[in-house]
Formats: sequence, C-alpha cells, structure tokens
Amino acid sequence: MPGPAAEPLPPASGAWQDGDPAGRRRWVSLAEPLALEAGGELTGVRIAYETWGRLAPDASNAVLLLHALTGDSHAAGPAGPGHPTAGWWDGLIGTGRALDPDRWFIVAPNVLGGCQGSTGPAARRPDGRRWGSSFPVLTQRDQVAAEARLADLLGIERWALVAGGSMGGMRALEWAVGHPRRTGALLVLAAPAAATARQLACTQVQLAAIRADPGWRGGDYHDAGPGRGPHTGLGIARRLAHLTYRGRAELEHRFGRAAQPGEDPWHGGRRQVESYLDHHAAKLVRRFDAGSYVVLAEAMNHHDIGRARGGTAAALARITAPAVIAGVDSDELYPPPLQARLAAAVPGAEHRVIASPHGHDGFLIETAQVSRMVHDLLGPPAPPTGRWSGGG
Ligand SMILES: CC(=O)SCCNC(=O)CCNC(=O)[C@H](O)C(C)(C)COP(=O)(O)OP(=O)(O)OC[C@H]1O[C@@H](n2cnc3c(N)ncnc32)[C@H](O)[C@@H]1OP(=O)(O)O
Ligand SMILES: N[C@@H](CCO)C(=O)O
Repeated sequence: MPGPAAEPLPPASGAWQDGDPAGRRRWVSLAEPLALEAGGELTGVRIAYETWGRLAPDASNAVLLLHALTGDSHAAGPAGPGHPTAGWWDGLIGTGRALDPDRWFIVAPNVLGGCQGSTGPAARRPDGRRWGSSFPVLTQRDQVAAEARLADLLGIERWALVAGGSMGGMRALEWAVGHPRRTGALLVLAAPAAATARQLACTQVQLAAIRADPGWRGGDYHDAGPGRGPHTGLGIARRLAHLTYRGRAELEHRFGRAAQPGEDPWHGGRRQVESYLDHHAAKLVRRFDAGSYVVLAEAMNHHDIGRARGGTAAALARITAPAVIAGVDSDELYPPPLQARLAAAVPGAEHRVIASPHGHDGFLIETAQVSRMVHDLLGPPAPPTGRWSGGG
C-alpha cells in the first residue's frame, strides 16, 4: 500500500491576502500612527473588515465580532476568492439567526498583525519593503486600540455587543475593560483573564518549530520566492495547536488507531489521526502567514487584563456591560474553571458552560448554544423582514 499523499505547498512564501476579488472586504487606513504598549509606534496601519446589515441612523445596532488566532474578517459566508475558509460563525449570522442583519449591523475586523488584509508582517511598510522581522511587538490592547479607531471611522460610538472566542475573547475583554462606555454587552468565550502557563508552553513549542525552519530566515522570508517560506515549521505548529483545540475523547472516538484508508502504517503509511493533522497543517500553511502566526501568538502570550491596571480584580471591576462568560466543558487549553473565576470577578456577569465533545474549538462549532447566549444579551432575532439581501 502507498505511503502518505503529499498536499501541495502554498503558491507564495507568505499567505497574504491583499485583495478581495469577491468584493466583500473593505479597508480603513489610520491617519495617525498607533502608539504601542511595548513602546514605539506603528505607522501606515490598515485594518480590513467585513460587515453584514445596515448601520441604524443613531448607530445603536452595531455588533463587533472578534476572531481567534487564525481567523479573519470572514465571519459569515462561503469560502471563495479572497476568503480561504467559510465564515467562522456562519451559524450565528443571517436572516432568522441570532445576529440577523435585518436588525444588526455586524462588523468583523481582521486583527492588527494578521494576514487577511490588515497590517501584519507580510504587509508592506510605508517605505515599500515588507515588515518581516521589523514588525513590532503587539499586545491585545494595541489591537483593540486599532479596532477603536475603526469604530470611530465607521461612526460607531458604542457597540451593542462585543463578542469573541479564544484570542477574540481576550480582545472582547480588553474592549470591556479599556472602553466600558463603548461596550454595550459582552460575550467572552473560551478565554482566560491572562495567558496561562500551559498556553505559554504550547506556544513556545509552536514558535520554536517555525523559527527552526531554515525557510524562516529570521522572519524575513516573504520575498524569498514561491514555496520558500517556513511551511514545515508552520505545519508542525498547527499540528500541535490543533491537538490543543480538539477533545481528547473526540479524537479517540473519531479515529482511534485506525489506518488512513489506502495507507499501510506498517509500510510508511499513516493512521487516520495523523492524516487528519496533516490535513489541518496543510490547510493552514496554504492560507496563513507564519510571521503573522508568530506576532499574534506572542500577543496572546502578553495577554493580562490586569497589567498596569492594579491587577486582575481591579481591571475586571471596571466592566459595566451585561456579560456572559462561557467555556467549553471539554476545552483542555482554557478549561471552564478559568471562565468561572473570570465571571466571578466581573460585576453581574453570568458564567455558562458550552457542552461539546470538540474541545476548545467548541466555541466555533456549537453555534446553537452560542446563539442562546447572544439572545440573552441582545434579545431574540426579529421576525424576518426580508430587508437584508445578503449583500452587506
Ligand atoms: C474565531 C476564528 O475565526 S478561528 C478560525 C476558524 N477556522 C479555523 O480554525 C480553520 C481550521 N478549521 C478548524 O479548526 C475546524 O475545521 C473548525 C473548528 C472550523 C470546524 O471543525 P469541524 O467541522 O469539527 O472540522 P474537523 O476538525 O473535523 O475537520 C474537518 C476536515 O478534516 C478533514 N478530515 C477528517 N478526517 C480526515 C482524515 N482522516 N484525513 C485527512 N483529513 C481528514 C475533513 O475532510 C475536513 O476537511 P475540510 O475542512 O478541508 O473540508
Ligand atoms: N481553531 C481556532 C481556535 C484558536 O483559538 C483558530 O485556529 O483560530
């Protein structure tokens, strides 16, 4: 029997999405430099975003959705040109769904430091060269500061809801603490108040894999030519990360020790779970930039809601928004006790647990349960009016 079938390498050295042939994504450029928490400033910042629905004349119906580590602005809609994956919260957004564009103006930015249209290491600096290794250290607060500028430019003073999971949940928390008057309601999923030792440890192994790849070239690989980026390192990083995103029992139940059909593990072939991880690694390598992966993972490592705010409890006490803070019962990366402690420190917050066999990724998969949380914060979806055509 044959060994593993190779999945193709990405066409370019950094999977950077600079355009949007489908025409959904828009951009804003920040006129003023962004002062950074770690020092210095970032000039020429561009933030990509997508929207669904129409902004009300009084701007009272705006909802901000914040993606996780390898997400992007494409929160809803099919995959297609410029959109390598289908919408990550498709089940929540649409006519009759919890976030109905007939009623809500939904905004999903690509995070600062990302690679799907916003300024990140693969983007060009004002002098025309790629940022690469010269891209500065970012924190979640810097990313939220850029999102606040986007809100200003869109004419949104206060979000009816700020919601996100994992890295998106960290930024949602930063919004509620740093901009309490601009955060009307808060939904934080599968995220901690501060980076955990397990997160730091898992990330260290992932980033070591990327940096050990000769294709990394110290972070300045973007112009090295097609197929010459640190694809092997990024793929190994994704395999390890994906293991932390899925449930232990789920993997056992789905794959056990079974051989991948058509392959013989006794003669160089793979077992199903190995093939599954290879597939997720290859998919990420085709759509994501390793430089962004490093910058965003390090920003998550710097996450600490209490930093320079008198500690975690003092920071969380600043939150005025009605809040739901939920974890996934099978999440081994950020287990529910972390969210229980977080919710206990947020005035009036409710702690919930999403029931799912899927582990950390449950916040993306269990959209029916997440929808109920959105209902509880925003009210049920209005009866369909047919006003929203799906066009934006
Ligand atoms: C908030 C954010 O924006 S985060 C960004 C979200 N998106 C991502 O993370 C993209 C990566 N994808 C994922 O992590 C997950 O697919 C999720 C969370 C989006 C969805 O999870 P699930 O629906 O449970 O997908 P699952 O983990 O089972 O993977 C399905 C894929 O594995 C493939 N697969 C399953 N078994 C095998 C196997 N034995 N060998 C090879 N591939 C396999 C399937 O064919 C499918 O491929 P496809 O995605 O190319 O269609
Ligand atoms: N699968 C998600 C989970 C990370 O929290 C991602 O890749 O962004």
